[in-house]
Amino acid sequence: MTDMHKCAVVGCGFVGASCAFSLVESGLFSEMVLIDVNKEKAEGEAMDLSHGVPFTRPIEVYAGDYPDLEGAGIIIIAAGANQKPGETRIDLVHKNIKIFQQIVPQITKYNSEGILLVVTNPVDILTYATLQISGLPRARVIGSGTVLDTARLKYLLGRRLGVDPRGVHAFIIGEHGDSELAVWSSANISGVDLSEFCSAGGMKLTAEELDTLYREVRDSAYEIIDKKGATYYGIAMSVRRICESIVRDERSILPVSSLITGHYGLTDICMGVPSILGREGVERVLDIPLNAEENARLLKSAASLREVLKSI
Ligand SMILES: NC(=O)C1=CN([C@@H]2O[C@H](COP(=O)(O)OP(=O)(O)OC[C@H]3O[C@@H](n4cnc5c(N)ncnc54)[C@H](O)[C@@H]3O)[C@@H](O)[C@H]2O)C=CC1
Ligand SMILES: CC(=O)C(=O)O
Repeated sequence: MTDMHKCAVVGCGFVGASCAFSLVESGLFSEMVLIDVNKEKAEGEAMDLSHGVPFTRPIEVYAGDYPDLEGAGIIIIAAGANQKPGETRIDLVHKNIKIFQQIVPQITKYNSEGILLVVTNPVDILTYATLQISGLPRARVIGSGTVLDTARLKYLLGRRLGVDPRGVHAFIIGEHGDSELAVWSSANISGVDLSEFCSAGGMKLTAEELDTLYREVRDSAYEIIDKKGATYYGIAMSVRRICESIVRDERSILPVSSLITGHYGLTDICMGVPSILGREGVERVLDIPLNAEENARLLKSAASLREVLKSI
């Protein structure tokens, strides 16, 4: 039996610790286990986070080991190497797959009922690997996918159009990485088609401008890593949003990564596409309308991931 009020974070570096912080702040959980190969790091993070508990809701945060995963409803995996300036996410694959080969069996030894939320990069490849290594049902092996990239798009588009990004409905789909794409064909502002919204407001967004926005989203991580060494707040808030939809059974539609078979002409690949996310994990992968160019780019993104999978 798992308890949706208990979560765990495996890997407490910049990303894991920031996720833990945003989850403590969320009030979604009453128990949180932190695990890291560097036990002292996990202990330090647990102490630091615990000191903020009087300002949020009661939660027991502690550093633990794999047996402590028993009963956790969600286990977030953020262990492994991050990109150094100039590195792609795919460049991390060999280092991080080795780490996953060690940690995933340890996780499932003590917890085979919970939902695994993979954050480590390359996230789509590692979600697929986690599914294979764990043998868990596909609904319960989820990657953060393009949730962060979609948030970046909503933020930039909202700022450009002068509207609250929550009213911007547009997705980045595919690989969380260099081959991702923006689905402009169905982009809308609270139901108003993007181009109609612009012309009604006397604005013009040219194809070149849309492409610049897309590139800004796609290359955000590189820019942040060049400037401050790592990205962590945006993903931490994305993880909080994903957990919220699961724990509260909100059935929100988020572009998480999970096994896709029989959608968009794809088979047996994990990548980010809009999916209904609830208490059981990924409850349904949605087929959003794509134009021919978008569909071709999605297939190309899948093909590039498949090449990486072949190499491991
Ligand atoms: N999916 C997404 O949108 C995002 C993913 N990331 C990815 O998250 C991952 C973590 O990044 P950072 O936290 O910045 O790296 P980091 O180097 O700060 O932290 C990694 C942590 O993993 C731990 N670790 C390493 N091997 C381990 C093992 N076998 N068992 C348990 N813990 C282990 C390390 O001790 C360290 O504390 C990277 O792969 C990064 O690319 C980062 C941002 C966004
Ligand atoms: C590092 C990374 O994957 C991101 O910030 O998108």
